[in-house]
Amino acid sequence: MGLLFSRLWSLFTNEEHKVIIVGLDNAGKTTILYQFLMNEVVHTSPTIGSNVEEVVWKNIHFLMWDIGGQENLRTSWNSYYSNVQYVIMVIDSTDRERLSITKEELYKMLNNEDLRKSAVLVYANKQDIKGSMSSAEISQHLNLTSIKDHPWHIQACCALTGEGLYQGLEWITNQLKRR
Ligand SMILES: Nc1nc2c(ncn2[C@@H]2O[C@H](COP(=O)(O)OP(=O)(O)OP(=O)(O)O)[C@@H](O)[C@H]2O)c(=O)[nH]1
Ligand SMILES: [Mg+2]
Repeated sequence: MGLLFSRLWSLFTNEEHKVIIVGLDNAGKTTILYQFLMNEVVHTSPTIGSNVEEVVWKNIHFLMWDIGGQENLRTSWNSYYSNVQYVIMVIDSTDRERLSITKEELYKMLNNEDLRKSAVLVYANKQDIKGSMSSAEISQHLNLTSIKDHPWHIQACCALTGEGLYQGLEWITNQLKRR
């Protein structure tokens, strides 16, 4: 199949793109997943294990895995890595104290061979809370510009209103067109 044709094929067929949503506990991952699925804020409790849902947006099918972020669950994130096209890393932008832990987790993931072909979208979530860090501040702390071997993007958002969430998906969609 020619390259152009195969790209069009994957865009216009129901091929599913695997996405994992990771980040520390309380970042807003589950809230984001269900915003995508239902355009609603659902009541959440800490995720033990994972939730998986098929999200269709602009006729593109995503299989989104929302993985629990509590400390004892982070070691099993890697069991979800096979065939992942997109990693969505969600950050609670008010959680200054734990940004260095997020950074450690991020670089650990990026070094994992199973994710070598994945692109990374970082959501700087909870922008509605006064005093939250901006996406530029988070980007600097995480040293995102040093990432050369994965396409990456950071998007400010608020999972409660949905603001910014679809701009992030738009970036993912544009990445798909480039593949
Ligand atoms: N103010 C505010 N609260 C948010 C936002 N997004 C999520 N929350 C709240 O943050 C809390 C945690 O959200 P969850 O979606 O359960 O967090 P999680 O990342 O799935 O957490 P784990 O499952 O433990 O890993 C909930 O009370 C949400 O309502 C946001 O953008 N703004
Ligand atoms: Mg959760």
